[in-house]
Amino acid sequence: MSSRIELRDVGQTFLVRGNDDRQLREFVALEGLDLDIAAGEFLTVVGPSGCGKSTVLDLIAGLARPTSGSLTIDGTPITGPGLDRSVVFQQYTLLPWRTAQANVEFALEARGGLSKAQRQERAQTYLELVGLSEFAGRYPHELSGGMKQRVAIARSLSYQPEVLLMDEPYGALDAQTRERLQEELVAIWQRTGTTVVFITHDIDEAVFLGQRVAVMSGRPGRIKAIVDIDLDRSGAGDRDVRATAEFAAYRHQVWTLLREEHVPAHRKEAAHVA
Ligand SMILES: Nc1ncnc2c1ncn2[C@@H]1O[C@H](COP(=O)(O)OP(=O)(O)OP(=O)(O)O)[C@@H](O)[C@H]1O
Repeated sequence: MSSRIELRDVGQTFLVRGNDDRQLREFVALEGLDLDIAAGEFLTVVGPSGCGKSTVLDLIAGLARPTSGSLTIDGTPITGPGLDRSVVFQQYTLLPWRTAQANVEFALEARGGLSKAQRQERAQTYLELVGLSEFAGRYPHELSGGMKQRVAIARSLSYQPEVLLMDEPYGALDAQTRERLQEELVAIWQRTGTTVVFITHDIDEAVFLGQRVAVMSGRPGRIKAIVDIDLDRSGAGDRDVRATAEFAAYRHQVWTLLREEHVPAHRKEAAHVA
């Protein structure tokens, strides 16, 4: 249960207001963007701020339609949101008046097709998967930031989407919680075989999680390079994968690609001429 996603020559243009004349102008956010995501793959996406990462995710989620080009999932055009895809955002989007368990059940109610008992059981299973069985009866305000994000992940996984789309889901968390949740996510992905597309600003996070890291360039946004990551993440809890020489080499490779994006245009041109 996982899906192949293809983006072909995707462009996205927004109408924005100019600073001076307040006239509407076209702003090209994405142009000529090609990307293939294999079924069951874990792909991370990095790029400078504003390069269009969230825009790409919104398009795959079906929350927006591209101005040009095509997006398909298992060969079928993406025309809107669907139960085959689930999105986890940076902000914990939990219902404050429902417990952790009831928040997960709520998503299953919306999905339909399960009895109350089945929904309860499914919610328990996924809360256990993210290590929150003991906190099922707590309300969001009684949970830490990391716990709330784990409930959001449990909720997304509970209706068994083929594709999990994550937009900087750990951006608001402290470093230790973040690393723990990264390890949990890898374990969950290995168990479920879900296709994961994960956006992050953090190079270490991108290298630790991704089988491939897609590096985007900005203005207009497109895929600049794809870095294949071949790290042994087994037993990641006991072994500090992030401290290995291989990890550092991948990190440097991605860092260099991103660094080039921050070089001012006139210096890039000069480098080109030289
Ligand atoms: N609805 C919109 N209307 C106008 N412009 C938009 C809209 N959505 C995004 N943009 C613009 O498109 C560009 C890409 O935005 P997007 O949020 O995809 O970037 P991002 O790479 O996710 O940024 P960040 O890393 O800062 O979160 C930005 O310049 C943004 O201002």
